Amino acid sequence: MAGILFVISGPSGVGKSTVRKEVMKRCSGLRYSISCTTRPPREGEINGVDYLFVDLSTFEAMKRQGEFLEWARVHGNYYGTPRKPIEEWLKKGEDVILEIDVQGAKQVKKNFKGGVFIFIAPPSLKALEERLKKRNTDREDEILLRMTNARIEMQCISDYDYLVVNDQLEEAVNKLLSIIIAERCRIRKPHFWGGEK
Ligand SMILES: Nc1ncnc2c1ncn2[C@@H]1O[C@H](COP(=O)(O)OP(=O)(O)OP(=O)(O)O)[C@@H](O)[C@H]1O
Ligand SMILES: Nc1nc2c(ncn2[C@@H]2O[C@H](COP(=O)(O)O)[C@@H](O)[C@H]2O)c(=O)[nH]1
Repeated sequence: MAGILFVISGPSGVGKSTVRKEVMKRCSGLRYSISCTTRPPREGEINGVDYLFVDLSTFEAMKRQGEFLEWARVHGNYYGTPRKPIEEWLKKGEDVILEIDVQGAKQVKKNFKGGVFIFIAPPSLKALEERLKKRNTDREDEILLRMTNARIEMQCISDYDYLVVNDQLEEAVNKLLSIIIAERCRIRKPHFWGGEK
């Protein structure tokens, strides 16, 4: 049976990576899709672990060659999901997690049947801003832009299958784990009885 594609979105700084990393420690059979980005690496970020850091011309070439499952301009930089590893993992029956913005999630929803869409929201915009400031990775003007975009992204919640509010981290981790477990138990009709693939 093919793997399940889990798509996680939510405003910058809400804790998507923090929650996802904790879930991956507690749950086997999950692959994380490493995105390509034109954003310069932050201190401590490792190429091939956090992102595949590429320049704009490489990103454009990958786009032209159809190497992305989806891509978008987010907070002034380009981000894209490499298609090939995802197709291979899903074919082998491994589940995959994407952490992408709302524009990318829309593209995946349109072009890929059967994804599970999860929105992670902050308890409040004030808490979100505090997290971005405390993370200390973005300049003040970048935080302002990310907060402006957060308000727009929050309007897309109804496009998603699940909403997880990341207030207490442990609770959010348990909720995401529960969603993954529930989706793994779901009877996925065409494949379940060994019928049509
Ligand atoms: N429940 C929580 N309570 C308080 N702080 C949190 C919580 N979850 C995550 N954080 C903190 O918030 C900051 C942002 O988290 P993280 O980098 O995981 O967000 P993100 O959504 O992946 O951001 P981006 O979209 O920009 O990559 C981090 O400093 C993290 O430690
Ligand atoms: N459409 C896509 N969006 C992506 C992808 N990878 C990350 N993202 C989004 O970018 C923001 C900002 O990330 P940061 O690392 O610069 O803080 C993040 O919130 C994601 O929503 C992707 O492959 N496609």
